[in-house]
Amino acid sequence: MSQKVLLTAQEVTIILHRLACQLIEKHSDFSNTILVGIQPRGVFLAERLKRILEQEYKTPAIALGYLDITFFRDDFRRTDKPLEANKTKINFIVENKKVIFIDDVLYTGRSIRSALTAIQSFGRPSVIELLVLVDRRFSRHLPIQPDYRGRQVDAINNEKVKVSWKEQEGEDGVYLITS
Ligand SMILES: O=P(O)(O)OC[C@H]1O[C@H](OP(=O)(O)OP(=O)(O)O)[C@H](O)[C@@H]1O
Ligand SMILES: O=c1cc[nH]c(=O)[nH]1
Repeated sequence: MSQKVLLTAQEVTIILHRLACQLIEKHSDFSNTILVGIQPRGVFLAERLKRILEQEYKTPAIALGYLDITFFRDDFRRTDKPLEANKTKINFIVENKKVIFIDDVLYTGRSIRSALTAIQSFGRPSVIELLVLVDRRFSRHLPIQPDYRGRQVDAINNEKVKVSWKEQEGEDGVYLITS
């Protein structure tokens, strides 16, 4: 197994600030906007963006929720392992709100397809956008594309993009793992 650095911690920081600025351009004071981190790893990114927006760009407080998609996946019956769901925490009405799904990696698009189903239980947003840190190009199984992307990456099937977060792994970084 080998590992190549795709983004250093410093590059991740620069990209997060660029994404935060793109969000401000589109959502201005976020009064009608909700960030939704896709569990588990999109939550780190969503929390980080919220912190940058509020603390560094002085936006008003931004609503943030967590969405677990485990039982909304189309393949959840295909595994013999017991499934472990994460927490869904959406303490607000999404009806007529602008929802931004946030995840670390976009690959086949199946996780986001599941998120689109899962969010329906909380109402009908006026619009749903997608922000990802890494967009694995040419890998989609479904017609799903990001509205905001940190970096596009070309990777082949025996490769995996791994995003590390300092909250979880001790350091930010994006790696290409070849098995
Ligand atoms: O576009 P897709 O093909 O759905 O891939 C993207 C998903 O893959 C990763 O999660 P993964 O399914 O590896 O599991 P994890 O969330 O438990 O890390 C990642 O965090 C995305 O949610
Ligand atoms: O490369 C990939 C593909 C799916 N999910 C990841 O986290 N990385």
